[in-house]
Amino acid sequence: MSVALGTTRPLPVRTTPVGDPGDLLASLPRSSPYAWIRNGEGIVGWGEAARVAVPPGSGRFAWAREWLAGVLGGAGFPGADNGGPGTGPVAFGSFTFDEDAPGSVLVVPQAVLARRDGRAWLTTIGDAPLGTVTPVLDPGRISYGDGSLTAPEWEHVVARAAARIRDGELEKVVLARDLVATAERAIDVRLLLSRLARRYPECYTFSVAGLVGATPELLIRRTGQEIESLVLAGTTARGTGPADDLARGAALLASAKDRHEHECAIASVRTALGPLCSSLETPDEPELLVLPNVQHLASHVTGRLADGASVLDVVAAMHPTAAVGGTPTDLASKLIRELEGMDRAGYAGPVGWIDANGDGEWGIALRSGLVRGRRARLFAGCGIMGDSDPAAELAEAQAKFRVMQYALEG
Ligand SMILES: C=C(O[C@H]1C=CC=C(C(=O)O)[C@@H]1O)C(=O)O
Repeated sequence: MSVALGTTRPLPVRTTPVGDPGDLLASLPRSSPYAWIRNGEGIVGWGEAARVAVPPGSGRFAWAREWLAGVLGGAGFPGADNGGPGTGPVAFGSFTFDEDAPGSVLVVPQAVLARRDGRAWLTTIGDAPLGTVTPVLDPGRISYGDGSLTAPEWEHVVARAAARIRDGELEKVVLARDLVATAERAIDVRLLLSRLARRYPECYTFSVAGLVGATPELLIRRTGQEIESLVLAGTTARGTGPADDLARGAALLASAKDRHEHECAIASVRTALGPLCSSLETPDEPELLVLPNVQHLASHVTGRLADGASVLDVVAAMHPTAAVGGTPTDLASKLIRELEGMDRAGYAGPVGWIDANGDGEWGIALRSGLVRGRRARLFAGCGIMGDSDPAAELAEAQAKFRVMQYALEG
């Protein structure tokens, strides 16, 4: 197999089975590490055989599809036989939350190391030597400053949004804020990845072009015709001990506000996936997902695609779900632009990977930060309903920030 990569001569692609590579993250060189890891399995990549900035606009996913079809073999996605999801050439991607914002990117790494179900493989593109792995560096002391809004300003914005919802303008909106972390020395993304993967094994630890995080929310996994999604919305804190934990979990399951917030998210996923699927299963009741920092209402959605839509086509149909946008989508997006006062960049956008067969896994980039040198912009948001309490939403956002603060500080 070969990839076009815009060169006159296609580059050879080789996928070879390898023995157990151990910790996948330990193979990453310092510069441009790509990762998508959960419970020790997944794929990591390094080097850049091809990279493209996806132009902003409503056609960005279609544009990305065309680019990928040209680069990953040109035959289009359906039917390309490459030995299972994630074998052959793979592209990692991150799309901005706002379709009109610049910053969406697709990268085909020069090398990809992967493990699934106890099977491991290495894919290389071209004949350039693989990078050497240098020791992981500590960034030193971390200090934090407000991003676009201070905490009281953000609480005020939450109160205004809740009032607009009570006035009947919309049903739900997700509002986020940012914090700016500054380290003494340049931040080594690999250190963040290894801390995140260790502490949040159930989440998807990811790294794409400086966007790093551990998201619990699987937007979509496509394996042939089969798709699955983990929809999250509705949050409570962890308890002070097992009994308090159980009580808080039970209260979350019984909370009308959180159930409504969750139902909005499920409804948006059903609306997006329905037309693409020959069958679609959504549970009647959410369950609890208990993470080290928070507990969520969670619904595992499964389905079967009716035709040959690639995972990116499905992403295009789903983004933004009401777990990160709101209901109705267009009014919520407008209110986010009006009230948040910041560019979300890749936060709450789709992040993940796709192979030449159109299979892949994409998450919603939550519990994440954008790392540039010594600085990282951290993001956290909350679903706002008419009866939201600003102080409680601020506390929830702070609990969500803890994921990346832990990654930075250990
Ligand atoms: C928007 C975020 O979380 C979403 C996902 C799970 C629970 C959420 C909530 O309860 O508000 C949010 O919808 C975030 O982590 O920044």
